Amino acid sequence: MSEKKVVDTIIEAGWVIPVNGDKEVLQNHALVINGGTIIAIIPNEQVLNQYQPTNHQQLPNHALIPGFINTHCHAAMSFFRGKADDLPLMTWLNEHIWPAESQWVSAEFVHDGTQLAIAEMLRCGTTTFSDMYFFPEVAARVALDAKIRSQISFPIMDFPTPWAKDPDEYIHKGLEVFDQFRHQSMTRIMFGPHAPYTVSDEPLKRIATLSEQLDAAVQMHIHETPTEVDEGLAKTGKRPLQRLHDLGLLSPRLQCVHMTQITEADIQLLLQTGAHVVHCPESNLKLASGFSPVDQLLKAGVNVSLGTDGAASNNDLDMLGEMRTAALLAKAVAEDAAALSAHEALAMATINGAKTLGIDDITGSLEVNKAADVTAINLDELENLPMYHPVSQIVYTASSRQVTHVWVDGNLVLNNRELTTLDIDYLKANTLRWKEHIITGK
Ligand SMILES: CSC[C@H]1O[C@@H](n2cnc3c(O)ncnc32)[C@H](O)[C@@H]1O
Ligand SMILES: [Zn+2]
Repeated sequence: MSEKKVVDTIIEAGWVIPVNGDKEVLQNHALVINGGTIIAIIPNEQVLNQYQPTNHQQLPNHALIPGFINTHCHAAMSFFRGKADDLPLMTWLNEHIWPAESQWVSAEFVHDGTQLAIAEMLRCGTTTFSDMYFFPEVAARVALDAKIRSQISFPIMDFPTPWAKDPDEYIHKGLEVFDQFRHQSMTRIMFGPHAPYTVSDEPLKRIATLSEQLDAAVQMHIHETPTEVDEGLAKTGKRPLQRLHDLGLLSPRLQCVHMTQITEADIQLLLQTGAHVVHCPESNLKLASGFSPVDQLLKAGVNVSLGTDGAASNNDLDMLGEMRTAALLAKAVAEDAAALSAHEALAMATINGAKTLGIDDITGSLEVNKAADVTAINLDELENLPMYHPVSQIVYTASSRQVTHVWVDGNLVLNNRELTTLDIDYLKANTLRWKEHIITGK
């Protein structure tokens, strides 16, 4: 009889949903994890005949899915959650958020706010997040310490903020951060020009050149509202997406966040260049920015992934909720109940996110040789019963409180809803301390 192979972790589950392109759902299967990588996916009844685990989880009422990939947020903005509600984008930014950021944002604010955001994201089953905020070197370090995978875009704007004074300084500091984290496999640093209306042509041309030279991605808010497109047209004679294309920015490295305003010509530009769309339905709804025609984009062949945006415009970082909103909204926008099926919504929150971030060779699906970025969802709650199909339950009925375990790169970061890398009591007390500062102005 052959020896059993000793492995780090075995997770036996009721269902394994690989999200590998063919809508497969494996019943009573186990993931075998060693050195942070999935090395086998086999029936529960066979797994212990072949492998001897150091850690063994039995989750017979749970589904295992790839960890969610939140492809757009502003993590530290969690400290502004609920501070400025029920406002349209430009009023929200100009009169509330940008003044608050110039008063409060610092390395310490970003450190503490990012910790709060990561704690929330891990508790909602997110294993990778893409951030766009000030002091990116601090956010990147916090993410590494919390053992979550991250893509951190350094901001670039024409005007001064607490992090930098002008585009040259933003780019210079950002490139230093890029170098600092170059060898960290769990972190990718990228360019984050804020939006077409806040970054002028010269820095955008430099970003296009540098991103190609460094093979670094670029994330940008684009076509978020009709006003942005109308004003862009009036100022430059071009739609913003066309202007960015003419400046050399459209490529598979570009992640276009929001895209609520889309013409057939825009779709052709996205398809020809391989640029990705990041859909943030709840932020778009809350700021009344518009509706992205995601079903149309997906059917045309554009890669669309999902993001929450910051907690100041959502007001949470919950990818399960975002996925449900995306699925429901897509049906209404397409006037077609078959638009964005449950499987497609789950793909948008996982493998499509990995494609957007250029890490689909590493994560985004549960497959042998990919990283063990895994979320376990308990499907045995009264609210989920009866269950005819686990993917339907996950997308249309599950809540983030049913996320019980999360592994990132094989590390158990949420164990029976307990965070293993962050202290929730400390985070709550610290968040109250920041709220006191922010409301008293001291
Ligand atoms: C360049 S750092 C990020 C910058 O973006 C602001 N922001 C947050 N949400 C949005 C949004 O939906 N559209 C445009 N800008 C947004 C954030 O407050 C920071 O200033
Ligand atoms: Zn945003």
